[in-house]
Amino acid sequence: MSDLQKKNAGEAAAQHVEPGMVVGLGTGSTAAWFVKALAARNLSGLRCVPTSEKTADLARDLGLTLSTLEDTPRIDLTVDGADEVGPGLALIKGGGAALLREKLVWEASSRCIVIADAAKVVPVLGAFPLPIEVVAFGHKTTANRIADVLVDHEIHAPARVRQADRGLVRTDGGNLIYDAACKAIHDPVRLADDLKLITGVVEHGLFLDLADLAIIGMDDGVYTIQP
Ligand SMILES: O=C(CO)[C@H](O)[C@H](O)COP(=O)(O)O
Repeated sequence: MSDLQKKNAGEAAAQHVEPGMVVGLGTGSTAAWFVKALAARNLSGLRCVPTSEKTADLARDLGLTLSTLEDTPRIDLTVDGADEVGPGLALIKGGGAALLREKLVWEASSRCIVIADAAKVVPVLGAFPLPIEVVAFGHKTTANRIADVLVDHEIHAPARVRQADRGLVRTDGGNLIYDAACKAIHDPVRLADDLKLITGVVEHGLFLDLADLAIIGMDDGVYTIQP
């Protein structure tokens, strides 16, 4: 993990924003570099839709004009980080527990740019545990059903509920996160479909066919990947 690489990616992505755009702001340390670089450009007429309360606080502090998905349902460009960037720009996201709002904002966007440090680029998704957002009510039952789906995908480690110092992690929407140590996800499309069918699963961190461009930070610049 390199902060310089994240900074380089965030700053390069900020160059893709034009005055007057509605911009989706991702969540996480790489997205924070983008938010800072965007604020520094001081472009006129921007409206920014944050994907978490944390990003909203940062953007507000930096003087960016905030909007919501309700007020601006069409977003021109979203820039966000990822936990893994796989072949075809298939992604794992949700390490920061913001996957539901992130996916809502990504899907409302005409264009999405994923930004990451070079270590995030992988040949096969799954070394990073896949985050799955689950409704708190009956979550242990839901976890059993997730385990059944994982076994069907030859993933034999059950997903574990994410803990913080003071108890279970809650998302901005009040849900829980289960992390599935998949190791290797050989059929992300089928796994995404199967997880979505479980009652109690709100969303999962597989972002497939959503990214239009990846900007990967290096120590001395960036390189890009097209899907
Ligand atoms: O998906 C995310 C938050 O839900 C983040 O984009 C992802 O976890 C990457 O974070 P970072 O840039 O701090 O490595």
